Amino acid sequence: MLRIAVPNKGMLSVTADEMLQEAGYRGRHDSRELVAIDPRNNVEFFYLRPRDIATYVGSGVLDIGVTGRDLLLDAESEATEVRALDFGDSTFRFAGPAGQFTDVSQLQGKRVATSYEGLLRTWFDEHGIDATLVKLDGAVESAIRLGVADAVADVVSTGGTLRKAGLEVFGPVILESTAVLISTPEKVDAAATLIGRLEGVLVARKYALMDYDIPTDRVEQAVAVTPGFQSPTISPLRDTEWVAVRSMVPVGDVNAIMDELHGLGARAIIVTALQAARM
Ligand SMILES: Nc1ncnc2c1ncn2[C@@H]1O[C@H](COP(=O)(O)OP(=O)(O)OP(=O)(O)O)[C@@H](O)[C@H]1O
Ligand SMILES: O=P(O)(O)OC[C@H]1O[C@H](OP(=O)(O)OP(=O)(O)O)[C@H](O)[C@@H]1O
Ligand SMILES: [Mg+2]
Repeated sequence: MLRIAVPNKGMLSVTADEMLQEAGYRGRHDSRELVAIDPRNNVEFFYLRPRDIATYVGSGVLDIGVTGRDLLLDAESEATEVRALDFGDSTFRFAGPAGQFTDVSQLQGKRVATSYEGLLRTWFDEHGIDATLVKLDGAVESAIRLGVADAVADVVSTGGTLRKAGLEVFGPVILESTAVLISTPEKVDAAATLIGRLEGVLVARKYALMDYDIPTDRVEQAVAVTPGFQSPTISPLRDTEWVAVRSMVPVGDVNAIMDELHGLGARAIIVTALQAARM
């Protein structure tokens, strides 16, 4: 039975569970459920703190899991990234009181608060900066006001939390993070079905199916706009001066593509959402 680690709470938990359900797995019915068996798919789900998932997967007791790239690197585990999952995007940044720091070299000898001690220690070592790390569990933005640190290194998404705390980012982006599927080389092959299904979910979330009719003499121009994955389907119509085209298009570009196709003479353009996909 495949053993899968899923975040039990936090920013990644809802979307991770939704994606697994879209991939045909049972998911959990109650947020207090910590273990769930899905006998139909022969898998067992363990709902764990996102921060602990790399430890479990890296040790080999669980086969595959969903966590954040930042948490994976912070854990310094044997697990590695299988693929990004297109949600839970954030950056990991330095921040300090507005106007105080302009460059990371100014952190030499200073106290920097973070919940990502492993990740930050490695970064400081690689960049030759000797700073004191102050390890906190969360709400790191308050550490400066409360006097336990001079600067912070934390997850930034909209920047709203930093702004409200009177802080601003400085220095380079330490890490671009996103939700990732992680495993170990020994376990990844056993998870091939799960990985393939989740890849299908990503495609179904990102693409839509577009159908349209186009005059035969303009079909080449039209398929250049909708090249699809492999190659668009072109079907004959009863009126031989027209053909029907079917192709996958990125969801975010649907309206711009319809404008362009209409300009080329396409008609009866329709877009259908994908329920599921397997590439
Ligand atoms: N505001 C955010 N926007 C996007 N991703 C975020 C945000 N906050 C955290 N994350 C990402 O979500 C993952 C888990 O963080 P999360 O905040 O859920 O865990 P935590 O800080 O350990 O727990 P909690 O905040 O519930 O105490 C990390 O990979 C992190 O980068
Ligand atoms: O840039 P923003 O959109 O404001 O998001 C960033 C904030 O979100 C996370 O906080 P979370 O709610 O997870 O609390 P925590 O700090 O206690 O982990 C993160 O630690 C930042 O504080
Ligand atoms: Mg958090």
